[in-house]
Amino acid sequence: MTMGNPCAIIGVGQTAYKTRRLDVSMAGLLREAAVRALEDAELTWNDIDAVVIGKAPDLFEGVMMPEAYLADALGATGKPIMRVHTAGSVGGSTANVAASLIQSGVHDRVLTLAWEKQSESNATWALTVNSPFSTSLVVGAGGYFAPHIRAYMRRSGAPDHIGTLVAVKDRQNALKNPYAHLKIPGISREMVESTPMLWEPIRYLETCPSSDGACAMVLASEDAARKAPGRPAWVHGTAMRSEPIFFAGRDTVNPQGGKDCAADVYRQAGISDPRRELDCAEVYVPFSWYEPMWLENLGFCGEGEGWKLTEAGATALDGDIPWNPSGGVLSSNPIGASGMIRFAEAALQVRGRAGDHQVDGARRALGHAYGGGAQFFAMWIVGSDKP
Ligand SMILES: CC(=O)SCCNC(=O)CCNC(=O)[C@H](O)C(C)(C)COP(=O)(O)OP(=O)(O)OC[C@H]1O[C@@H](n2cnc3c(N)ncnc32)[C@H](O)[C@@H]1OP(=O)(O)O
Repeated sequence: MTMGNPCAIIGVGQTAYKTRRLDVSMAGLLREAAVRALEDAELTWNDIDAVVIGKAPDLFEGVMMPEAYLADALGATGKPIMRVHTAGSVGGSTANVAASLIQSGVHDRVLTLAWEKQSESNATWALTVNSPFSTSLVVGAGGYFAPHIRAYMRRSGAPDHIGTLVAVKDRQNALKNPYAHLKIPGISREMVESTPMLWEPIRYLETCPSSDGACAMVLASEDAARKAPGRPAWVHGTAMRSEPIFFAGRDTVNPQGGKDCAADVYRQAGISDPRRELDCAEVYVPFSWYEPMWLENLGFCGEGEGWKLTEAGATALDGDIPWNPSGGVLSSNPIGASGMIRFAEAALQVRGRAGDHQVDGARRALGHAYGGGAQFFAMWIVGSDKP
């Protein structure tokens, strides 16, 4: 894939992430994020050429095809609106599709938005029952991913406490993020280790919560970015890959789709050593053990070495390659929005707008999302300089 015209992120809007946003309807939740993104860009609905939205499967909320009635709430009446769908990675894929509308020269300003209002229903239940003609995921996403984590531990020889370290680090970061769902003062290894085992080896405090929330961005052409009030983030590369959930020889611990996606986005951004050349990363880690697993899949280290980076503190806010300074998916997981939050947080970092969880001097950052049975991948690299 080639990059096309330059694309900038000129506005970011997030809602607070919470267990239940009973104060707003689904439309109200979306509008909150969209209006904040427009305010950040000092624009109104009239300035937007098209809207690209995404959310995870409708069964997660029990609301079918919500896009059919949301055009009004999103200021999209009379404008093109499209929905993207790639399971949990959808927030990332949605941003990439929106970026492609700028890069191709079709539009100048695109509003992109992703959300989940899990309190409308119960996504863990939705991922537990057998749909007709499909294999059961056992008990929620945790039930599906736990055996892959066990396989990783066996293959890499990682000691048991690595997952605990990630859980503590990400929740400590979340204390610095005003939007984060889980705020656990005094979070410690002892606290994590004392919580019940949900899906062995995943403990209660090693899993993400179920959140309501939405995230929006305004993407702009070079011309439109020049007129924007603040410092933009520039897209240096976008990539997506998919693979079937089952095939002979599939490596569920270190999926080929993720490796290929990373290689593609690094090539576009001219990156050969991500640990050295990136300043921080927002990576989709819903269960703590996915940090060392994705460190390897994304080429930040060799196979079997990811847990050593985590253990050495390399991914901490003051480490050499901070991962999830915002607190990540472990601290807030409105599933459909979570990929876009990663992408938006990467953009905030290189705009110098990440507040208390800002990584000093961040100039290049990775946003990452995965979904389905670790079979859909979406990534972007953003930077403070125009590529
Ligand atoms: C690609 C992907 O995204 S894969 C991941 C998909 N998502 C998941 O698998 C979700 C996993 N999490 C869950 O299923 C649930 O949150 C569980 C099982 C951990 C907890 O279930 P419940 O106790 O029913 O949680 P419920 O949502 O009702 O929240 C109850 C309280 O516990 C808190 N809570 C929920 N999960 C967690 C957690 N993992 N750690 C700490 N606190 C939590 C909530 O914030 C809430 O507190 P509040 O009332 O002060 O807001």
